[in-house]
Amino acid sequence: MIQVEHINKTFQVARRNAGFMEAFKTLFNKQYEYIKALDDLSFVINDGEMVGYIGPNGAGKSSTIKILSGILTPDSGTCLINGRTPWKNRVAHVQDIGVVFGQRTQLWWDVPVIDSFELLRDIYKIPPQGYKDKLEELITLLNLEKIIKTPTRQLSLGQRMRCEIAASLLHDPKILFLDEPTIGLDAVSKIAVRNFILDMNNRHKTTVILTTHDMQDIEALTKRIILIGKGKILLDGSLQDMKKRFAGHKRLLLDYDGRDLELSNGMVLAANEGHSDYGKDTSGFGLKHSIIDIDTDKIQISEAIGKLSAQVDIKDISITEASIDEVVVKLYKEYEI
Ligand SMILES: Nc1ncnc2c1ncn2[C@@H]1O[C@H](COP(=O)(O)OP(=O)(O)OP(=O)(O)O)[C@@H](O)[C@H]1O
Repeated sequence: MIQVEHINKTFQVARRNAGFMEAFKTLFNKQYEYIKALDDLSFVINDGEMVGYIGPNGAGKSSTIKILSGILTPDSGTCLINGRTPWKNRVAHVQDIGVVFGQRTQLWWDVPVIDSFELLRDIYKIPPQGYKDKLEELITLLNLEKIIKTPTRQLSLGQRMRCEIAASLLHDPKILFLDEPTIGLDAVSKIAVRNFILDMNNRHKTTVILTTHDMQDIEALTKRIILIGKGKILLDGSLQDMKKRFAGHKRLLLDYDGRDLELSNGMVLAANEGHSDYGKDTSGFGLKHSIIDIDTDKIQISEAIGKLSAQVDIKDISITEASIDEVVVKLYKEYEI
């Protein structure tokens, strides 16, 4: 279990203006600014849960993961993971956690992947039989047979990511921190990585904390979301509830001919969201195109279509729901982060 209570972390950063003279001046008169990266952070994550930890750039996600993995000490607050304080019991703690950073590697660049695995086996003091069994399982599930003898630097990004995930799981950790695990991967590799994580959580009840800007990862893997912004937890709840909050909105994509549209209460043009083709003839056949957001708390979708078709001759219409990306954009807007 992960229990985080009232964690605070402020970074002190030296400040200076550009230019040589300014650099010289700071030798005698250092000025600092203070960045509050984490502000009274509290949450609990139960064993076997998969949680999406999301927020915009600079929100405090990496700082949290660093504290949870024991490489950063907070200024105040407590954190207990399986009864241990990560930054105080680092050696014992790392046996319980695996970490995958999509943008960094934990594999040695110039040696075959299997050599990196064997080094990790020695670092984590994995017993020979345990290592053999785990390696076999990971080779099969992640399809590593053909690449395990290749040096890391010769692997494609997708191949490397599968090896990174295997490396983080060799010592059979109870908790896995995944930081952007599918960044830069093609669609096939993304799906393979997601399926593996789901399967691993099912088999071993591994707790997974997923930090990502890829909302398809979140949708595929997690039921619970923790939203962080400016160092504070803004929301902690189910993805389903979050989607429901915005489910009162639907979007109509409309091709029509004839006059300009007059919109009723509950109908808003989505033209201000970058849809510059509103009301224009995009077909070259005299058809106009509009994107209209419908607030279904104010007007039923059938009533909205009825009102529109009374004004113009509708040639094509489709109705879409807010995507997970749109939900997150709305959340960020709502919390002004
Ligand atoms: N070592 C550091 N020294 C100074 N400031 C830092 C340090 N690490 C993080 N910060 C600052 O703390 C804040 C939170 O950063 P953090 O890296 O935790 O955000 P993040 O949510 O992971 O962002 P991203 O999505 O861009 O990775 C930012 O304002 C960042 O500039």
